[in-house]
Amino acid sequence: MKIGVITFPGTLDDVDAARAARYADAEAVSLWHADEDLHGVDAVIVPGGFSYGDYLRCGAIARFAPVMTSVVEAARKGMPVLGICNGFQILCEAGLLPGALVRNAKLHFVCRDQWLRVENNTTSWTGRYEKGAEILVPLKSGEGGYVADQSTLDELEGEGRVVFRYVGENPNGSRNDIAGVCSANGRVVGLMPHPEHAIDALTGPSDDGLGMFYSAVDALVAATA
Ligand SMILES: NC(=O)CC[C@H](N)C(=O)O
Repeated sequence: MKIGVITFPGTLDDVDAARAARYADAEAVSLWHADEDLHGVDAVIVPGGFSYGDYLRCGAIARFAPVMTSVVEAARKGMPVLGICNGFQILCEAGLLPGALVRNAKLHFVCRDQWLRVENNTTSWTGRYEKGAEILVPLKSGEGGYVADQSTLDELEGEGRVVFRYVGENPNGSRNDIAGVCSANGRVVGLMPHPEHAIDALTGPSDDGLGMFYSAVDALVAATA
């Protein structure tokens, strides 16, 4: 299976996201912000970092990159897409996920290992997890506060589209302790924490994040069966 990993000017975690895809036995395909197509990949990861220097708002410029036209089109046709941190911000700016990410409540950049609860294990990126499982992955962001209007929050909760929830102290003021959400079809997932930095205990706090990448490969294999 081919998983594309996009690099924008300012992206930081593309190499780690590609490594995580390879750990899950996928072929990682580098995509560039200026690409006009997705080079035949089966899924896409929009990784973390500081695309375009976070100018205007995190993700506000990257969402206009040429590659994002293809990502939006592919996502609307059912391609699995994962947005990690800045990638989550970009997917919200591009309209593929509801809500927005705002400055952390205490206006400090938060960088710590963070416990999460898996609330939805039916998405393209969470099938390997038990519902209710708690995983430990790094959180490192300045605009990690998930916000949405009450009707959107009610819709997300009612439809089970909150995929990850912070456990313990809320690190950034996110409404309903939301750490990640998904599209209505469960194919597009965005989260602020970094599963690509938790794929082996040697280089991260755990290997709890690896399941997301295996889940995508499982979903892609199942879709072609
Ligand atoms: N690690 C990241 O991707 C950071 C995302 C964004 N630059 C923020 O600080 O919120």
